Amino acid sequence: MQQPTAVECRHVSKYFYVHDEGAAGEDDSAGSHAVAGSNGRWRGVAGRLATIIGRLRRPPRKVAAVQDLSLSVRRGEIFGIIGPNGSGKSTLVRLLSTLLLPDEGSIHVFGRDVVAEQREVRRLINRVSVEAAFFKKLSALENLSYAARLYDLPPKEARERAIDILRRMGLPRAKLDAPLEDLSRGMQQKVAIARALFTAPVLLLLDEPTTGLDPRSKREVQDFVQELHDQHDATVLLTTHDMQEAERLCGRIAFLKDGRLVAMGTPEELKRSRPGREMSLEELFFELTGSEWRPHEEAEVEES
Ligand SMILES: Nc1ncnc2c1ncn2[C@@H]1O[C@H](COP(=O)(O)OP(=O)(O)OP(=O)(O)O)[C@@H](O)[C@H]1O
Repeated sequence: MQQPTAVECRHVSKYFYVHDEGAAGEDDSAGSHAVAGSNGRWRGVAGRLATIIGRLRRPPRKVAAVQDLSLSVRRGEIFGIIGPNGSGKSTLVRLLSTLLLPDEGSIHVFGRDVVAEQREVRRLINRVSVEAAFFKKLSALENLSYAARLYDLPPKEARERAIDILRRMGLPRAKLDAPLEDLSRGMQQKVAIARALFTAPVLLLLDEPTTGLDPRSKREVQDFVQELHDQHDATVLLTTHDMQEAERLCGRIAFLKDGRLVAMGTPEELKRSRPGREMSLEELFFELTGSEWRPHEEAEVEES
């Protein structure tokens, strides 16, 4: 029987409804500059009230975070998602991890539907987010042991496996019991990713795993992801702003812009995707997403 693909997205769209803050015609200044005395204060309150009522009256804008996106990730791939700020990368990761539900289209993770089979999907994935993942006052060992027990490992075995994993990651013995907040960000990120080892995760979702790390920590985390992938038969989907990282780690890369897929292929295919010339991934990025970095424009949807 044919193995299901790791991730299968078909015509997926996700919309958000946003109320604009302080749009033209509204003036909050009455509140912030209330002159002393009760008259001024009342004018301030009335001004703020008018602003709130104005906001509620205006219909929210519909923003497409992900639009008609179709892609599949094969089992055992390291698959990269690249795109400017606001292009929909995190939304896609949250859709895959069932934190958000698609408004249109379908998503399957190893053949399981993210809407109808959320529990099963959650067992198959591990989303790593260093900020949210930890109790920073507890040590790395305590954090990992705790995580292991969530997966029903007996306490003794949980501790032994946690020590084993942390030592393999190169964490010195003396640091095992140090509060996590005393470790470098790179080390914290590695601990976050290492946590995934307890579940033999079939799909690892890494949202910008190396953002904010110094070059050495970045390289260590990248090596660790590679090792995890090589030794644990994990499929990895990662988002990144770093073209070198994508080229180094990823078998295939998808470029997103305004929630849409604008290019996909191996790094080599992408670099040769323009007839007659070879370009770097960075050059291709600029070509696909506009020649300059700019504050992101939301992909607004016309209501029919
Ligand atoms: N909870 C939300 N409510 C309203 N709009 C949202 C929400 N989450 C995301 N968006 C909007 O959806 C679009 C895609 O956002 P998303 O965070 O997925 O982009 P991203 O590519 O991950 O950006 P970054 O690189 O900055 O992390 C943006 O226009 C964003 O403002």
